[in-house]
Amino acid sequence: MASSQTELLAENIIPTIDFGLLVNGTPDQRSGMVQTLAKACEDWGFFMLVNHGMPDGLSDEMLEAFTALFGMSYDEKIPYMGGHVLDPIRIGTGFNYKTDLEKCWKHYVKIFVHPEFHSVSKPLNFRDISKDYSECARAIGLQLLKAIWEGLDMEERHVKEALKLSSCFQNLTGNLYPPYTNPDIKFGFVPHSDHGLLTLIYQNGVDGLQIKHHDRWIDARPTPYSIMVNTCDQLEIVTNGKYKAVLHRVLLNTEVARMSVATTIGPSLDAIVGPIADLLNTDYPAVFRAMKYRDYLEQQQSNSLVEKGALNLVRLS
Ligand SMILES: O=C(O)CCC(=O)C(=O)O
Ligand SMILES: [Fe+2]
Repeated sequence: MASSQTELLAENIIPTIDFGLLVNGTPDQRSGMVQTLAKACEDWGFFMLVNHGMPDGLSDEMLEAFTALFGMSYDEKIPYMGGHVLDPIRIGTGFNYKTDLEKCWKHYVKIFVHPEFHSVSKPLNFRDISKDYSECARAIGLQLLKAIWEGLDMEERHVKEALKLSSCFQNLTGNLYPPYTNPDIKFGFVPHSDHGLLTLIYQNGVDGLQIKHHDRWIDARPTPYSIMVNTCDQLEIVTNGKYKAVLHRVLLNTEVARMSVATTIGPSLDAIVGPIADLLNTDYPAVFRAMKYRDYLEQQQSNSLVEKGALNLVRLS
């Protein structure tokens, strides 16, 4: 193969992060993985996480519990439909039914699971499974963030205090993309970035997720039981743009339904988030203003989803 072709292929391989080496490796293995993670965040904003410790059985149970929830009758779901974007449990279609019903061909269930844990009461096993799944995913997400601060030479204490991470926000979303063949509907999820710090995605083995890398859309095809992780808007703000929130989208499948479980970890809803002072100096001034995360989340969820448009709320130039 010509070397330029080999380089092109290598350039398109999504980085893999071995979580086991980050948390249980020797000091050398950990610092090597911290550097790999830093590069993955800077070059890609996206990586595949392996050896993460989330039990395979729990991931499957979570997908099954969401399948059962989506399958419930309209009457059972209606109490959770059509409310305010900051309601702790929301069931709906599209991204926001007021703005984006026709743009995103999907059903969703969005539940706030931290700092207060919420759950639907049916299916009966949903509460226990979603509690275990959310706790495990949050522990993984917080360990990744700790390694991210380390890779940026940021004082962990400063970031944890600024973002009030002990009461970090976390939501748990189930996405169901039914098969669809109407040529007018292009996307299950239009190109967008997520509002939080990091999102962890587990899927049912049906492809469709793509990420934008160097102006090209790349298929994200996880190996079984790995977790895909993407950087989000609050991480771009905190790092003053050093790490960019990655644009991603979901294409529809004409034969089978895709399902994903996405959990986003963010600062505390009460944290006023701006670029962290450790990273700023006269050569590198703030490019974002500070904004309360609750207000950012409300705006991002209320408006039409247009790529990384929500970041314009806080962009200074
Ligand atoms: O279904 C997927 O893989 C992506 C889900 C997603 O982007 C989201 O929930 O924000
Ligand atoms: Fe997303």
